[in-house]
Amino acid sequence: MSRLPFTSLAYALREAARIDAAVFAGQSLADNLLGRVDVVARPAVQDLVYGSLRAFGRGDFFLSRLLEKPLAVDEVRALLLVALYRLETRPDAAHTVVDQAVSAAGEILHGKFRGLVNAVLRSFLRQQASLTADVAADPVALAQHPGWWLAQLQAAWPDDWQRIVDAGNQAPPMGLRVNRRRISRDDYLRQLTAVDIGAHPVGEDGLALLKPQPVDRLPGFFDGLVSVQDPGAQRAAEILAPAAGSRVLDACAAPGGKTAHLLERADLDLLALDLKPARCRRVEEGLGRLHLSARVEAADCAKLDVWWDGRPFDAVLADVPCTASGVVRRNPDAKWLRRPEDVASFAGTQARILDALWQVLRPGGRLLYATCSVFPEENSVQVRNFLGRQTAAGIVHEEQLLPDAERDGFYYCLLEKRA
Ligand SMILES: C[S@@+](CC[C@H](N)C(=O)[O-])C[C@H]1O[C@@H](n2cnc3c(N)ncnc32)[C@H](O)[C@@H]1O
Repeated sequence: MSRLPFTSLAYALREAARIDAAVFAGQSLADNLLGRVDVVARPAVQDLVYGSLRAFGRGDFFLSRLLEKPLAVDEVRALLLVALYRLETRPDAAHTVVDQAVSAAGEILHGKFRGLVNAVLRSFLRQQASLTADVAADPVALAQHPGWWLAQLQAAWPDDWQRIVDAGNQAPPMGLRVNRRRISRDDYLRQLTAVDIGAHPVGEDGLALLKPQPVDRLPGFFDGLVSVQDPGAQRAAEILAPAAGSRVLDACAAPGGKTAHLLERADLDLLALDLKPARCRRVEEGLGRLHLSARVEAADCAKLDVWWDGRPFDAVLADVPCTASGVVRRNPDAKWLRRPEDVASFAGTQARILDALWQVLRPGGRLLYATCSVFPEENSVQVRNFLGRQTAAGIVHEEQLLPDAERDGFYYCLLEKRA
């Protein structure tokens, strides 16, 4: 239990270091690592964690220059990374940051590393100008992405990779999806304007907020007028667009953003599957808030003998698990946790899912294959390989969104099964 006041920067630095260290040990931010942090400090800790992980390539470079030998204690190393991030983003408060980081170090291993934390951070401040200049010569520090990841981006997107990297290093924008069953987008925009929240329309149901907001500031959020969803993710329902009355499978549904969007746009007989029961509950909660209904089941969608009753579907959404290389700004831990061999491993899983789901689609039906990746092996290459295996499949529509100021990176391919 921390003895630091919850409102202090020292507490925030200490907690952020604990979370970063858990990430370096292999845990994902998606495992609710922020949940243990006192609610008062959560926004500050979140900023430190996400910011320091986005900038990890840079912080790691600084530490390699500032430490005489590698630091064996992960939490102290994480504390230094978090403090370096804060020093770079709040140069006006440098001395406070150092003092508070030393206090935070007092909570780790009986304060054994207080002196080291103090010395390293002060040394950084003395050498900041030259160290910062040296970043230009180190590709990983400069791009803040692992070397193998950069190489994949450069090979796939020779003209756009820098733009993708830059987008990945920004804090993400916040997008909304207006529940068209409850209110028109224009009317909702007026409600936002009335509470001084700036936004503009994107896509068919989306709004891009000028500044991220806590959901309790969004008019009617808890009554289901609106949901938080990136406009890039909203393309799924726009592209698949099943007709009212269709029998639809959302095969990898949790947390349920695309399920809900499909149901807001048409009355459907929809089955939502997800591998993980806990994640299925999130789908149900989301549908409950929006007053929508679907059958939700926990199952491996590729194991047809477990969940399929043999009745074919008119439309299938296969929003498959992927590297999430199109959304690194939202999951900055992922780029450091992934290994190069993960791309082929995801591609293998995706192919298995795609082959299985193709069997549940009726002749003439449409399947939308989707990822939030920008790696071709998971996207265009995956689909070309699939077309080689399934001669009755044809592409109706294909698009690759690269992450930009308004939308995350997504890949969509709408496939039709020839009758
Ligand atoms: C990209 S996310 C889906 C996001 C979701 N469609 C949305 O818009 O909110 C992928 C999901 O697939 C699930 N998943 C992974 N493998 C699966 C499988 N074999 N069968 C069903 N779900 C699976 C994961 O648990 C995860 O929730």
